[in-house]
Amino acid sequence: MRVIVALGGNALLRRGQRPDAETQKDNLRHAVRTLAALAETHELVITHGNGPQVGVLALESASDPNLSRPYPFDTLGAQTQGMIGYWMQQALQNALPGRQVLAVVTQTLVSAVDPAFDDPTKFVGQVYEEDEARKLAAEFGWTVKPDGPYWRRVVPSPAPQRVVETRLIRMMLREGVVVVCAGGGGIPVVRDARGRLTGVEAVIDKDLTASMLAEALECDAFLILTDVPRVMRDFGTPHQTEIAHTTPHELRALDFPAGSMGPKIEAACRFVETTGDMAAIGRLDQAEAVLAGAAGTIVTPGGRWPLTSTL
Ligand SMILES: Nc1ncnc2c1ncn2[C@@H]1O[C@H](COP(=O)(O)OP(=O)(O)O)[C@@H](O)[C@H]1O
Ligand SMILES: NC(=O)OP(=O)(O)O
Repeated sequence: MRVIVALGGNALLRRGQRPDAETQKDNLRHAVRTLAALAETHELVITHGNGPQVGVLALESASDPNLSRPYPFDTLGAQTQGMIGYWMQQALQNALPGRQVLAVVTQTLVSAVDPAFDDPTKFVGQVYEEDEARKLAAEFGWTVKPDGPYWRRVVPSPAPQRVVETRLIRMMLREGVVVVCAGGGGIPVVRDARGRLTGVEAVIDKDLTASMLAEALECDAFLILTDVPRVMRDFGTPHQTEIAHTTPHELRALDFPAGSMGPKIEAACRFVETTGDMAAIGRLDQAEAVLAGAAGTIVTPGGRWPLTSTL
């Protein structure tokens, strides 16, 4: 099977940890054990988030007295792809001796007139108390919004339309390469009337890009791996219940928070609705069981998995 994995932020940085390089590399060394096991038997594409990391780089850039203006978010997104991609490539190579692993810098097309540019929603960087967030917003010209009990910087998050390098990723997969790509949802770019690409100030949602890429690459399964074992009904209430097997229709009838589970549900539903294949949301350390339908929330057109005996 061809499998695409969207790796959640917790694989890199757990709540409360400082974003030091060694901490994230150490977390990844554990995370790639499960991914390496998937790569033993499947073609594997890995995407990852960059919200905390792009926030660190943006803050550094905004505070650098040598710069006349901070680096824009397309450039910061590229930096995170290089940095996280390098960590993942090395950790995977060490876990998969004999296999070719490649992390690539990739761009994601968005629309220049996407309404998201006028309504920033993507949380980046660390959380702050409200007073401090408002002070930083005034100092650096940020937009800040509440994220649970805290406040955080937000930037525009336009809808992904296509990964520019899709054909090259497909070529690498055919050669047996484990590909890390579309990190942070991809570097946001627009194409002008003459076909030229230019970066724009945004951070794309990695789960939505992964969903679109999964379809473009004709993946058989789309795994969204995070820190909860399953999607829950009535999450956070005393009567929350786990959803094991479901359909896009059932999920779309429920409400999920925009800043966390919402984009994952939308990404999973879109892939299943468009392709008729399987998407799943579950814990990173249960990835193999999730793919087998024994763990996680499995989303299929008919709510069953495996679908056929050809798997
Ligand atoms: N209905 C729900 N079921 C399960 N988890 C949920 C639900 N609603 C919100 N969440 C939250 O979503 C989080 C996962 O989203 P997020 O933190 O954005 O993941 P990641 O950074 O791994 O991509 C979980 O840790 C959980 O707190
Ligand atoms: N770009 C992105 O979706 O990153 P996070 O998953 O870290 O928010």
